[in-house]
Amino acid sequence: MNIFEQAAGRLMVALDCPTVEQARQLIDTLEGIPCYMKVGMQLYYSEGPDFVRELKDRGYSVFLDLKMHDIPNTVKNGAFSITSLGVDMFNVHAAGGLKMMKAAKEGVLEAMAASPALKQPILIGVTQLTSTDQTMLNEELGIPGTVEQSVVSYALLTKEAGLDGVVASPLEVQAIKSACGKDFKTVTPGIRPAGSAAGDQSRTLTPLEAMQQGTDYIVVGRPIISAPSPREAALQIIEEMKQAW
Ligand SMILES: O=C(O)c1cc(=O)[nH]c(=O)n1[C@@H]1O[C@H](COP(=O)(O)O)[C@@H](O)[C@H]1O
Repeated sequence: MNIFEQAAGRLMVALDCPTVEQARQLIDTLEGIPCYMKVGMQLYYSEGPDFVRELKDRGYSVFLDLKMHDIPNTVKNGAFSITSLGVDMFNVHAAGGLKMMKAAKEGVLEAMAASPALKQPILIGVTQLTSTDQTMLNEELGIPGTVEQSVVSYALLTKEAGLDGVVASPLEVQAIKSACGKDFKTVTPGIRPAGSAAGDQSRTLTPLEAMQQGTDYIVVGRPIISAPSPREAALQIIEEMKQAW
């Protein structure tokens, strides 16, 4: 695998589109770029599992970002269904607690036992959303301490539950890796190439900075999908990522 392919494989494009037609158009413009595709609530709630199957048929690695957060039994059954779909990665909220995250893992393992041909998906816990800042954490959510402390404590809980890694901002990658080990995966949204609008993201770094922090995957939505040329924007981000090699 050359460096372009290695970098592209660590770029997750958030297909945050209202319709399957728009998502297909976006994917067509990215043809030949071997990136991960992230399907989130907007597309999944309107198009359902068929669109995920379509992406798998087209050969993409798929991150299904539905951020489950419910009672353990419900999350276990949800994880069974998601795993049976054949996705490569999915997530649950670490705030659901240890029992809930362990239940998610059980759902994965039961789905694997029922369909041994499946590849086991990477299971990730969401720590503090990248839109959350220090004031919001302390004053709205009532969680004391720094954002980094809260993220690391959720990361340790996620590891204890047997999950594979966490979603966090790239600013916390080093602290997560030193607490949980370098093989514990970090998936980092909150990526903003220089000069692009932060929008609702609070904890951001550029693609190069995020890679230099040692993150495993970067998640990018609007800086690609709202660009005049999404293909050019994605290629530019991959070029930037390559500088970290
Ligand atoms: O789980 C996620 O993917 C996620 C977690 C998080 O803390 N922050 C976050 O932005 N995301 C997702 O990452 C994507 C970021 O999109 P942009 O802000 O447009 O680049 C969106 O699809 C979010 O739903």
